[in-house]
Amino acid sequence: MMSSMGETVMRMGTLMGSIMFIYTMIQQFIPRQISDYLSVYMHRITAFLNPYMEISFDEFTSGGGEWLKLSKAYTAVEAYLGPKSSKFAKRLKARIVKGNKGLVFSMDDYEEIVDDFEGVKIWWSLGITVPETNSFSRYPSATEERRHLTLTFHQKHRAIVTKSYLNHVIKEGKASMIENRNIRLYSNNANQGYYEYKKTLWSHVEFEHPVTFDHLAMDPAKKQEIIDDLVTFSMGRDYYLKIGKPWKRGYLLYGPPGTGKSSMIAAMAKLLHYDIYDLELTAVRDNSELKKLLHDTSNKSITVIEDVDCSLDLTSRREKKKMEEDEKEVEESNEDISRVTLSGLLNVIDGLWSACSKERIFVFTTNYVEELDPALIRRGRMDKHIELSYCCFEGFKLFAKIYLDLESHELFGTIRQLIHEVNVSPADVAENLMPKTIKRDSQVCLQNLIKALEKIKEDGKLKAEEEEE
Ligand SMILES: Nc1ncnc2c1ncn2[C@@H]1O[C@H](COP(=O)(O)OP(=O)(O)OP(=O)(O)O)[C@@H](O)[C@H]1O
Ligand SMILES: [Mg+2]
Repeated sequence: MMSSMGETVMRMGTLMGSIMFIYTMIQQFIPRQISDYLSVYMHRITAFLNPYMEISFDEFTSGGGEWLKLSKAYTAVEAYLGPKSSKFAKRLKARIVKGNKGLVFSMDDYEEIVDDFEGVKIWWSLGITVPETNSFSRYPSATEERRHLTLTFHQKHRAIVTKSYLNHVIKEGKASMIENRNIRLYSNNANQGYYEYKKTLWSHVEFEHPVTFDHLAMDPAKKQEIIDDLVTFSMGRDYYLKIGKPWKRGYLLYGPPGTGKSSMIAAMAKLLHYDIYDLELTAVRDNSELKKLLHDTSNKSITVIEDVDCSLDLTSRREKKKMEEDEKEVEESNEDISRVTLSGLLNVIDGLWSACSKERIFVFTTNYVEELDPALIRRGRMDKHIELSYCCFEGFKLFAKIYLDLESHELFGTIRQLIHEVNVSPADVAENLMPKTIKRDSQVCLQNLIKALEKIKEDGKLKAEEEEE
């Protein structure tokens, strides 16, 4: 308490400082009832003479009845002060918080740090209130000690602190909380069977996929274009507001199996630090459940529908009449089958869900782009269409560098020639280049790839001959 009081004394000038100092000294020697009584008058005097104001954030707010819940504002302020505390505070607390990447630092009890905002000096201190009753409780309740963060500033800065500074603190704090916690992967089909009774719309796990854009083998210019597109989107809040469009963007990733569609989604999430919602449409009962699921996703997230052509009957292959017949049949024969319709999906993507959510990315993947209904993939819904294709020589060079630490080799020429002649997926190239022994012999790995490429070439020839016959 003394250190915080000492700082206050310094700020308040000599007269007030002396009064406070004397009061603090004598407070220790007088009975509690008298001290409490005097405190009331001391507060009145200091309020009159003190040009400084205080705003405090309590760690817990009322959660109904005796129970308390952690205050969101306090948590955001704590996150904002974290980096400043680790830089300037002399006494720090370090702890591991579930879902966070590393240790989380905060200032220790009764510690104080100074912040600067547009030339205005602001003091933050961490205090504790200890209620007098001592009844036993397992959870944070009204009877346990509670922390509060207090900011002190000169009253002439009242407007700037209450209007701009605090907004800045909360915004930065929330952003730092998101940045520091691990990305989550949500799924909607993990709550079936035994756990039915516990049903929640989404269940999540920590997302720990190691892939980034640096690992993706594709045309470098195309890769950069996608990265720029994503970053521009994530920084486009004001722009979307200006043009009057919901802040969302749809990406359609299409191409043969093993060309990196799922890997790219992981790389996107890591680049932007967004959570992923892996929406399994076949596990969604009907349009209204779909609506609930999408309403339950958070901002700054990527909602993914993989293999959208297989998920549902969303293709254009079928004529309208046949579709109607089939729907009727489905209704009659099987009540359990998913009855999400194309229009149901489009309605949620375009409708209210878009209007009340921010910074959302939608990704559809497919192996058969030509079979999708044009309504589903038109611009405005799927704004950017990205084709992921067979491995090119540039892609192979990236794999050789990552997997074998090779920038060049005498066998590269042969591989360049073969890779131009055959259609081989990056997944196949990667698998063939992976060392199969602990010794990691690069020569053997390259030869394995050459053998595999020659086999694909040979098989292609045979198939062509058979077709001719
Ligand atoms: N372009 C790529 N760059 C780097 N690695 C790739 C690429 N494409 C595929 N891979 C490798 O192949 C594996 C499978 O790739 P991925 O699951 O991303 O393919 P996909 O296009 O989603 O396939 P599918 O259409 O079958 O779902 C990945 O684990 C990755 O190691
Ligand atoms: Mg995939």
